[in-house]
Amino acid sequence: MRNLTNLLPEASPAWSKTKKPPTEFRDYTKADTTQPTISEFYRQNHLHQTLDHVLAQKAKYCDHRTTPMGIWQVLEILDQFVDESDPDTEMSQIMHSLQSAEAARKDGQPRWMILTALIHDIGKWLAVCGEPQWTVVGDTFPVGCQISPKVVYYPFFSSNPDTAVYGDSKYGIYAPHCGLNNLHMSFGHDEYLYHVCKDYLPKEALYVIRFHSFYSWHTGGEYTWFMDEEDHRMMKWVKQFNQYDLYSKAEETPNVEALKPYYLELIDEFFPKVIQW
Ligand SMILES: O[C@H]1[C@H](O)[C@@H](O)[C@H](O)[C@@H](O)[C@H]1O
Ligand SMILES: [Fe+2]
Ligand SMILES: [Fe+2]
Repeated sequence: MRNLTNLLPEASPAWSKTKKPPTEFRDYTKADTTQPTISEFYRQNHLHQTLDHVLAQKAKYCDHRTTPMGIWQVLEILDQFVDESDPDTEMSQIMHSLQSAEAARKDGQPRWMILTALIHDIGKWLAVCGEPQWTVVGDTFPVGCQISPKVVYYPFFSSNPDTAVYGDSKYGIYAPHCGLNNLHMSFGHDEYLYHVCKDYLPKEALYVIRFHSFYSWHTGGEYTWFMDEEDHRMMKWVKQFNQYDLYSKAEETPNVEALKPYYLELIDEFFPKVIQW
């Protein structure tokens, strides 16, 4: 007889005492009636994220970074920031960071994964630099090729100028199985933070950071035609991480001062005191 426990949704990790059932997360249909700012966010995101925009943002923020700051310092700045694309949390980003990290820690994950959970969203510092939220947060997708209908708010892409250029081309400017690291993803906190952390973290951590918002791929099962062997090996880490990122949003509010000493030590294990942003 088949072992039924294997069929339980991955979405109920052992650590979660969450009051909210997994099916109630990422409910954009409900958000349309209760949080109309979310569809407005994606209208702008899908309108403006073109290949040209992505290349310009990468040149501006990824190649030359000249603001020295420590990791904890950025977390504290993000105490002021609330992500307007997210239907599941209205907490500030330092709370979301600590909730994700604590979930990974309670699950006995390796230290690199706990650290990744702590920092994965701190590229949202770009919004504090004055960037509009549509190029900082939200789900990501590759530009320069056809968009999968499984990307959230897909109909809004009809207004994107790239749809006329790449809308009929499954591969667009890419070769089949070129590897996700060779795609230009819509620009936001994932791509930016990947560049900030490139020299300090193991490749699994960097991969999680770079693709954690690519839901149509890691959860929707799309864009497999761009995956190479390395992507197949790495995908399991993104899926594990996603449980901590998403479902911890219903957990208790963390006590920042009580948790700070543990996390300062963890940050010191991987990062110098100050890095370039
Ligand atoms: O609204 C959220 C939020 O912006 C997250 O940081 C991002 O990783 C998710 O993909 C997105 O759905
Ligand atoms: Fe994120
Ligand atoms: Fe997150």
